[in-house]
Amino acid sequence: MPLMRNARSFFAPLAIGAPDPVRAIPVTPSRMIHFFDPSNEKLRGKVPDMARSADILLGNLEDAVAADKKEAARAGLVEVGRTADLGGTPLWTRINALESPWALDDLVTLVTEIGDVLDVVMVPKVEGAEDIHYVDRLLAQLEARAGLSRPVLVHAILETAQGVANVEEIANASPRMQGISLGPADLAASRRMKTTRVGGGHPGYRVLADPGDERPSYQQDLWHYTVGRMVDACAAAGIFPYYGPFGDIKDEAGCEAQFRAAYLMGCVGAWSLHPVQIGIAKRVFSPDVEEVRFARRVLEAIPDGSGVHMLDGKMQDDATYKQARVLVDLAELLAKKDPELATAYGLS
Ligand SMILES: CC(C)(COP(=O)(O)OP(=O)(O)OC[C@H]1O[C@@H](n2cnc3c(N)ncnc32)[C@H](O)[C@@H]1OP(=O)(O)O)[C@@H](O)C(=O)NCCC(=O)NCCSC(=O)C[C@H](O)C(=O)O
Ligand SMILES: [Mg+2]
Repeated sequence: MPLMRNARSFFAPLAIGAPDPVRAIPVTPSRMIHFFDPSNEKLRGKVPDMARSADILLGNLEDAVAADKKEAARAGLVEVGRTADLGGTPLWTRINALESPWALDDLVTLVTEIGDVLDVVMVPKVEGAEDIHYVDRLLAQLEARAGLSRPVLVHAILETAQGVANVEEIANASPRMQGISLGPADLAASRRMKTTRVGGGHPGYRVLADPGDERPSYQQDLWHYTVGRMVDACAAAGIFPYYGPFGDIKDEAGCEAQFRAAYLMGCVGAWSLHPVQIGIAKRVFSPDVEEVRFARRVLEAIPDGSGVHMLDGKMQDDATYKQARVLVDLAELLAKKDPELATAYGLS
C-alpha cells in the first residue's frame, strides 16, 4: 500500500510557510490545453494571441522538445510567465519526466521564478502515488521559499501500464491534484500495443458481425477502457479528466470523433497540439445548443428536482435533473467566457 496522509492531515501544508492546499479544484473553462514549445521565439511572440483563443496555455518542456533545447524551453517559459499578457488564461507547464536530468531544475526554476503565475504543473509518466508525493513535498518547499500565497496544482499524465493500474491512488494522492490526462503514445508503447499513432483508432481494431450474407465490421475505440477508468477515478476524487493528444493534425474529422467520444464519456477537455485543434476542441467540449435547451426545459419542469415527469415522451426524474444540471452548469460557465456561446445558449 502506498503511504497516504490521513484524513486529518490531508489538507496540512507539507512545508512550514507553504500556502494551504486548496479544498476544491477551481472550475474554469478547460476545453483545450494548448501546447506550445517555449524554446521557439516565434511561438513566444504569439503567446498573447494563443491565450486569447485557448482556455489553457501550456509551455511544454518534455517530449517534442529536443534535449539540446530543454534549457532554452525552460528559460523561454520563465520569460513568458514574467512578461506575456495572458488576459487571465491559466498558464500550465509540462515538466520533464521525474527520472530525467531536467525535472528537478524545471520545478526549482519555474516555482522560484514564476510560481505566482503558474497554475498547474503537468507531470508525465506518473506511475503511482509516490511520484505525486515527491512533487507535492518539493512544491511545498519551493512555494515556502518563494513566499507564494497560493499553491501550484498538479496534473498527472496516464501513460504507463503501471500508472493505469494505479490510477485511483494517483487521483487521490494529494489535494494538489487538479486532473489527469491520457497519454496514448507513451501508453501504447508501455503496453506493447501495435500502433504507431498518437491517439485515435486503428483500422485493425474492430468487431466483425457473425457469419451471414454480409459481415459488417466496425472500428472500435482503442482508448475506451482507459478513458473510462480515468474518468471514474477523477470523478470519484473530485478532479478533472482530459483526453490527451491527437497526433494526426491533418485528420480533423478523426480528431473531432476522438474528442467527442471523450467528451461524452466525461472528459472536460483535450490537448491541442496545433491551432486547428483549438477550434475542434471548442466545438466538441462546448455542449450542443439543442441539448442545453432541452436540459433547461428539464430543470424548469422539475423545479425542486424530484418526482417523475414526462417531457416530449421522455421520463424525467431526480437523476435526469442531475444530468441536465451538468450540461446547464457547463453552458453557463462557458457562456461567461465566450459571448458567441452566451448568445447561442440564450444566456447573454
Ligand atoms: C505538429 C507541429 C510540429 C506542426 O507544426 P508546423 O509544421 O509548423 O504546422 P503548420 O505549418 O501547419 O503551422 C501553421 C502555423 O501554426 C503555427 N503553429 C503550429 N503549431 C502551433 C502551436 N502548437 N501553437 C501555436 N502555433 C502553432 C506554426 O508556427 C505556423 O505559424 P506561421 O508560420 O506563422 O504560419 C506543431 O504544431 C507542434 O510542434 N505542435 C506541438 C507538438 C507537441 O507539443 N507535442 C507534444 C505533446 S503530445 C505528446 O507528448 C505525446 C503524449 O505525451 C503521449 O505520450 O501520448
Ligand atoms: Mg507522453
